[in-house]
Amino acid sequence: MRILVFGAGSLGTLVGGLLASVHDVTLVARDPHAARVSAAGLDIIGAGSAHISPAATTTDTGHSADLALVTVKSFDTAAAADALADCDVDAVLSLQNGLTEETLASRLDAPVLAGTATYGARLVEPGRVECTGVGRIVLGALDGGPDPLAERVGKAFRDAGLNTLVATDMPRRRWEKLAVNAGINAVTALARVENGALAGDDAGELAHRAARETARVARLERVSLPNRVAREAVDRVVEKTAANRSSMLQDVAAEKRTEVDAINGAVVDIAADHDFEVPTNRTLAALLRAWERGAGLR
Ligand SMILES: NC(=O)C1=CN([C@@H]2O[C@H](COP(=O)(O)OP(=O)(O)OC[C@H]3O[C@@H](n4cnc5c(N)ncnc54)[C@H](O)[C@@H]3O)[C@@H](O)[C@H]2O)C=CC1
Ligand SMILES: CC(C)(CO)C(=O)C(=O)O
Repeated sequence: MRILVFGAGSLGTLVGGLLASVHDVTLVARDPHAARVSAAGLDIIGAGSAHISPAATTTDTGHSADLALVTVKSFDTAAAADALADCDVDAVLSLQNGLTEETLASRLDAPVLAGTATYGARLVEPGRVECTGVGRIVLGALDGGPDPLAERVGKAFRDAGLNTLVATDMPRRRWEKLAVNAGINAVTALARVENGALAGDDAGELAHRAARETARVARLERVSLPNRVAREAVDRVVEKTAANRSSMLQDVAAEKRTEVDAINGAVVDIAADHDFEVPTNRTLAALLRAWERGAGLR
């Protein structure tokens, strides 16, 4: 399969590098990373190690591929979609956090698959990516149901050794992940604590509240996600990733823009379409956006 990885930073470089063991992969990245991979190849370290030589470029238009894998941060999705519209791709798969697939689908003619990734990735330096955790990629049709395209992409990922599940219930899975991220990411980022600190704490109750609100909005969108399931998902992730610093905490610590707009902000926006109030998500989004403005990031 010819695969274009659009936005090869941490996650895209890891997944793209692993896919390159059997597929024809091009990383669309920024310099100096792209130049380094072109000149000397890519080192994958951490859980599993490999040296691999995918193509790498900073040019984000004019490509042709069977699949475009979108791994830019959520706030770069619209720009990525506009560049992809100038490429000839047969299918698009997002592995981003937050609700980004709708932005891609509204701007692109190619079919857009939904995906989630629990692999951990960190770009250590140009040309070197660390796999900080072997997780799983789950992908499938954006509206759910069986999908031959999703099956083909899933097989291509498994052929490259990636732990991959093709799911027929992506709407529920996306909203459950959104509920987890709406609760854990925002609260840990604002409180500057690891995920495990939420267990049995008032801050954990705040995370539950954000997740329950998200579940309610999912149901308004006709996605079956009971409050109890969202709350239990938060508890499960807090327990399993207790030592993790959430991606949003890492962004705040590094004074980088967060993905709040595609997480808590998306919950607020979609709730508003239903004339429904989500005060916890609204408060969390307002605080994070205020911090971003204060730090000159938006
Ligand atoms: N890093 C991880 O372990 C995981 C990340 N995710 C999600 O994956 C997404 C990506 O996360 P990361 O890889 O950590 O972010 P990142 O910031 O390391 O990578 C995104 C890359 O896209 C590049 N980019 C953006 N627009 C571009 C363009 N037009 N041309 C070329 N390059 C462009 C940026 O320069 C950056 O290097 C996020 O939504 C994140 O939440 C999900 C699971 C795990
Ligand atoms: C699951 C969780 C909360 C793990 O930290 C995550 O997805 C993130 O940090 O973005």
